[in-house]
Parts: sequence; C-alpha cells; structure tokens
Amino acid sequence: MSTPNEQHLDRDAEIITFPGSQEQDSEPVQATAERLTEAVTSTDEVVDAELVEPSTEVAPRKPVVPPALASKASAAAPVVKDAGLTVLRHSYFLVAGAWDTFSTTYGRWTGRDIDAQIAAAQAAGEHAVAADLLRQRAESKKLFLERLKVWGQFLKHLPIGLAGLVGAVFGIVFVASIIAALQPGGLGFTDVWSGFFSALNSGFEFVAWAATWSPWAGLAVLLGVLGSGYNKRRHRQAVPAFLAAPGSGVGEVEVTPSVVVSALRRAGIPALRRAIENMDEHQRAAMLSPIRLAGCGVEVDVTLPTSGDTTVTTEQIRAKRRALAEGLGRHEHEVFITKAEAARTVRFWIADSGALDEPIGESPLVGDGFDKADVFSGKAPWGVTLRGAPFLLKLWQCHLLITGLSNQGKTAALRSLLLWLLLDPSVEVHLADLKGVGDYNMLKPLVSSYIAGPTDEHVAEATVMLEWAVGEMNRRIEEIEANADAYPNGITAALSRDVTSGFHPIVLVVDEAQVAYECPAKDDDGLPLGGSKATSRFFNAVRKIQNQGRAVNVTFWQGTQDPTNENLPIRARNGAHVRASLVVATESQSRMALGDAAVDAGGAAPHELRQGKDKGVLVVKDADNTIETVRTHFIDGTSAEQVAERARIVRAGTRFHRTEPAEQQRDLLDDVATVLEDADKVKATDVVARLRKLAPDHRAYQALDGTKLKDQLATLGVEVKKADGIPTVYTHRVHTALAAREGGSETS
Ligand SMILES: Nc1ncnc2c1ncn2[C@@H]1O[C@H](COP(=O)(O)OP(=O)(O)OP(=O)(O)O)[C@@H](O)[C@H]1O
Repeated sequence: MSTPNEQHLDRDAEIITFPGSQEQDSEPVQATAERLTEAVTSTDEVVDAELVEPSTEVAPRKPVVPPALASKASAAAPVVKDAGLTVLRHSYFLVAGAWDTFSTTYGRWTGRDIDAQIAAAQAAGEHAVAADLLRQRAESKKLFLERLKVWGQFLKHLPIGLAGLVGAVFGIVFVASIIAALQPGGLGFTDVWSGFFSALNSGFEFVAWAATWSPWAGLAVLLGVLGSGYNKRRHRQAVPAFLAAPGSGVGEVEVTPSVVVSALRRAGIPALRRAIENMDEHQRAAMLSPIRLAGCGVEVDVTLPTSGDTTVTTEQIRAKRRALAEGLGRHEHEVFITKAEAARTVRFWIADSGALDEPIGESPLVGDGFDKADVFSGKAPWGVTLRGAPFLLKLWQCHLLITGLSNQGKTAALRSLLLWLLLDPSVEVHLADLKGVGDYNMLKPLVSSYIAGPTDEHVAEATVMLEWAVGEMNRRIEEIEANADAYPNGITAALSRDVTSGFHPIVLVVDEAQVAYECPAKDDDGLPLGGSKATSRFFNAVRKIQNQGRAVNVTFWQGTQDPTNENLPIRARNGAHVRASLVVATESQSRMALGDAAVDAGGAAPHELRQGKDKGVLVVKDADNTIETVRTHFIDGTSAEQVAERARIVRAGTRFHRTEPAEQQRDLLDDVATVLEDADKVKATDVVARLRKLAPDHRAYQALDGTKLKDQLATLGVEVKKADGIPTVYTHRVHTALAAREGGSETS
C-alpha cells in the first residue's frame, strides 16, 4: 500500500499550523532486474574420466522480464494455481464417483462389501457385530443361490413358455379368423390374418424405432450414474488433501474428547503422559469441559492433573503447542492456548482446518451507510475475533500503541481506526507519518496538522506538534483547576462534543514513531530530539501526554516497527491504554508490545503468528485488559478515499476552539533567586536541576548545565565561584545583581 506520493501541506485558516511544512517530491524509483547467465562453463572439469576441452560457447542470454510484467505474472500465479486445482478437483470427483458406483455394484453382487464390513468389525474387536454380519452374509448368499436357481428354472422354461405363448396367440387368431369367415358380411379369413401380421409388423417397427434411441438412452443412464457418483463425492468433499478447496475441512481431524486426551498424552510432557495413563476413562473425561463451537473452530478447557508429585503447568502446555497441534490434526497457528478463568485450567481454541486462511468480510466502514461516528459513546469496528464475532474497539480517552514487524499491516490497521475517528466531527487529529510515502494522503484535508516524511526535520516538526499538544493539555488542566466549580464532572459528553468548548478530543498520531525515538539530531539549544533521556524532546512530550492528557481529552496514538528498547522506550509503551501487536519475531518483543502480564497471564502470543501470512492479524490488549486475537478488515487506498470523502462532508464547517499558549518568558535571575531559597550558596549543577523542576516546560532550562549557567549568570553580573573546587552560586551575589538591576531600571 505504500506508494510514492507527493506530500502537500496546505493549511486552512481555522487549522493550527506548525513550522516546517514541506513539500516532498519523491521520484518513483524504477528498477530493472536483469539476470545474466553464466557466460563461460568451468574449464577444467573431468567428466567420465575424460578431459573436457575448455568450452568457449556463450550460453544464450535469457530474455529480460520487465518488472511490471513480472509483478503481473506473480499476481496471476495464485489465480492460475487455484483454477488448475478446481479443474483437477472436479475431475477427481467425476472419476472417483464412477469408480465408487462400479465398485459398490460389484461389491454388492459379489458380497465383497459385506466381507469388508466383517473385516472392519473384527479388527475393531466388535465380535457381536461381526457375527451378525456373518449371519447376514450367509443368508444373503443363500438368497442369492435361491435367486440363481429361480432364474435357471425360468430360463429353462422360457423357450417352452415362449413357444406356448406363440402357439396360443396363433391359435386365437386362427379361431378368430374362422369365426370371421363364418359370419355373413363380416371380415374374411385372410383379412384377420393380414390385420394380425400388420399389427405385428407395427410392433416390430416400434421396437426398431425405439432401438435407434437406445444409444442416447444408454448415454442418459450413464450420465445419470456418473452424475450421481460425482455428486456423492462432491457433497462429502471426498478428495485427497492436496486437491481440497480451502476451508472444506478435508483432512480435518474432528476434535473429540478422545482426540484431545490422546494429543495431551502424546504432547511430550512425561508428567502429563504418566498422569493420563494412570487415569480411568471417567477421570480422563472429567479433565475436559464439553467441546463448544466457537466461531470457525471449537473451544475446550482442560483441567491439568495434580496428584502426588505430578504437577503440569500451563507454561509446559504452551511450550508444546506444536506437538499438541499435530496431535489435534492442525497446524501450529490453528491452535491457541490460553489460561481459562478456573484454576489449573488451560483453554484450547482449535480452528477448523484452513478456516483462518479464509478471507473475512469487508469493513463496515466501507459500506455507504456508515457516515458518522461518536468517539465518546461508540466503538470502532476493527475486525473479527477468532470466534468470528465482530471486534469493536473503545477509543475514548485512550492512548494507543500498534507495533509489529514491517509490512504486516500496521499502517493499514492504524489508518482504519483513524478513518472511523475522523467520522466524528468533534475530534481534532494531528498526524505525523514518519515514513511519508502517501499512506495517509487521503486524510490530509481532514487533519489539523499533516507531517509526512522520514528526515530529522520531519521529526522536529512532529516534536513541535506534540509540544503544542502538551501546551494545550496544560492549558486545559489549568482551566479546570482554576474553575473547579464549573467542571464538577470533569469532561462530560456535552463538553467533549462541543468543538468550541476547548475540551473536544485531540488525538496526536505518529506512525513510524521509531524514527523519532531513534533520531540522533539535536535542536538549536543542543537538546536531543530522539532518545529516552530526561532531556529528549519527543520522548518527553509523549511522556507528558501519556501521564496527564487522558483526563483532558488529549491522547496519543503511535505506530512503531519491530520494537526494541531503543526504538520504543519502555515508558512510552507502558503509557498506552490500548496495545496491539502484529506478528513479532520473539516472545520478548511480544512482552515489549503488550506487556508481561498480557503474555504471562493472558496468553498473548503475537510471536506465534505467521510472518507474511497473518497480515492484519493483531493481538490486542484493550483498555479493560481484555486480550483478543483480531483479524482486522483491510481497507485499501480506494476505499479509504471513499470513507475520507464521507468524513470530509461530516466535518465541513467544523471550527475547533483555539487558545494559543503565550510564549513563556522567564527571568533567569529571578528564577535562580527563587530556587536558592534561604541557602547561602548552592552548587551550580543543583541550581540547574532546581531550575528544570521549577519550569519543566521551559526548553532553555532543559538545555542548561553547570557551565552554561555560569556563562549566562556572568552576563547578568553574577560570578559563579568555586567552593571546595566545585562551581557554586552564592545567594548574596544574585541578590546584589537583582538589586543593581532594579536600581538601574529605576534610574533609567
Ligand atoms: N488487514 C489486512 N488483511 C490482509 N492484508 C493486509 C491487511 N493489512 C495489510 N495487509 C497487506 O499488507 C501490506 C502492508 O500493509 P502496511 O503498509 O499497512 O504494513 P506496515 O506494517 O505498515 O508496513 P511498514 O511497517 O513496512 O510500513 C498491504 O499492502 C496489504 O497488502
């Protein structure tokens, strides 16, 4: 979905702007892949003990495939493969169905079918059934012989019977012809015979005519037989697994209690195997809850055995996921193992074979009817859970984090939430896409800031965007503190929905936030933009919003790639209320993405998803700490544009309340006097620390150190001298400088 695109930053009068808006022109990159054949073969190889002459023959050059054609071909390949499989599958139904019909008929005639049933019953130890079948076979053999005898008798008597019939007919005709001849004025003797022969002739002609249709009739019967065999196979989907249609359940092992117990016994946990082997049938059955249907799979709880020194833990079970999946006749990714509410109980969710690879429906957002959202009371439709239930996410006053490996659907998932959010006209969105390849282009007219690009300048702009939000957050906090009586219930629905109230929702979105956390650049005051130090500007703004923004409707959403401690600081990830992870490489990354509790207690395991195959599949921990694996709806660029257009109509005329925070002016001399308090002298570095604490939002103080303080105070007439070798600020010097300044200003 990432396509090179132009980024334009146009700002409407009512929209706050940030410095550094830029236009980005990115040239489409064209690459032509050319494979050169090896021109010269090996010159000194011995083949069949003969010295081969050096070959000077140049291998023919392979045709160069233009990249466009190559990508079309690779896109067409799965379609061709599917079509081929469909043809093969239906041919198989036809041929195998015909064979079934033939072998059933043959088996019935020869009694082989019953022989097979007897053998199966004997093999299963069902001797009573086998004896019954043997009796049936003996009876049907007797019946068959009796039938043969009857038929033999019949055939033996057939010629005599036929001769008798012909004789009787001729006799009747002869008598009828004599009676006719004797009747005056009636038919003559010959007339009756000629009438009889002409009727006979017509009969023969009819039979001959009917015989001309017999090939067609035979063909119809044959087709009927073939069709019936084909249909029976098709209904049962009786094909080898490699020809099966996806989701048809072919090759699927039905999850029964005995299959589950047997999978547990063979999972490779000796204590569990011993415990199960020592159980009787009733104890084994008691281990399992009823097997319930759950979406496109089934769910069963297993109570782990403890007896004597045998204890099996959930962790041991989870560690054997692959072996358990194999025992259940599934792929590893089709079995999810979590803790159930009851003690010592693990919950298995087992997908129907292949069901997880079936596409889910399109997002409800894409339908025309969805033209408004309400972040205060509504929930964003994001996808479906493994149980097939729609997954809706509450976003009201939630900080959000989406992470995962690259190219697995992070931007698509974040964008679909944003599309829903923007359908609520009361929400003000500021967006920084630090990849900047146009994934959010369609949202540009809808957001109040739009930054797109990966450079340090873009990181600086995103930082300013967040710092503006910190200022706005502080303004809101101060206003509520100062007018506590006016806001007895904090931010109500009415305040939140009123875009002129000054308390409407503000959502700051930074996609590819790792670019900012890892940014090595420093600002003009020498403060780092990236990193996670106390002075790191981006991180500090995130921290402040995550700490205090929620209650005043200022929230932060971030998307990051391939989380590490460096590119996603621990404080920044723990500050998110909603945490979602696409596939990650390791369990430790799952812990970074979702937190230890989600992995340990909740069984969240995004590292067990399949890279490349589970695109858009997220393990989500929501604000209520519920953990769910969600297959998100994919809203492609074209559909996203249509939803954005609806949002544009809904938001037409929206004017957000603006109070620009006044640029804070600080007086260093005054502030130093304040932080020195009653002390005679304080170490310069301690003064710096106190100044930072006094005005945490004043960037100049964040950039101070002992030497810079010494230089700045010197310009204000305060000399920082060493006491015991340590630069120290003397209070009387500060007060003297203050008095001199005041005296000076009085005289001037
Ligand atoms: N929900 C989904 N269902 C199916 N396929 C999806 C889904 N989401 C994304 N994809 C596929 O994955 C591709 C990559 O998606 P996207 O650009 O969102 O990934 P990303 O994780 O943001 O990548 P990166 O981190 O490299 O920027 C999309 O082009 C799309 O083909």
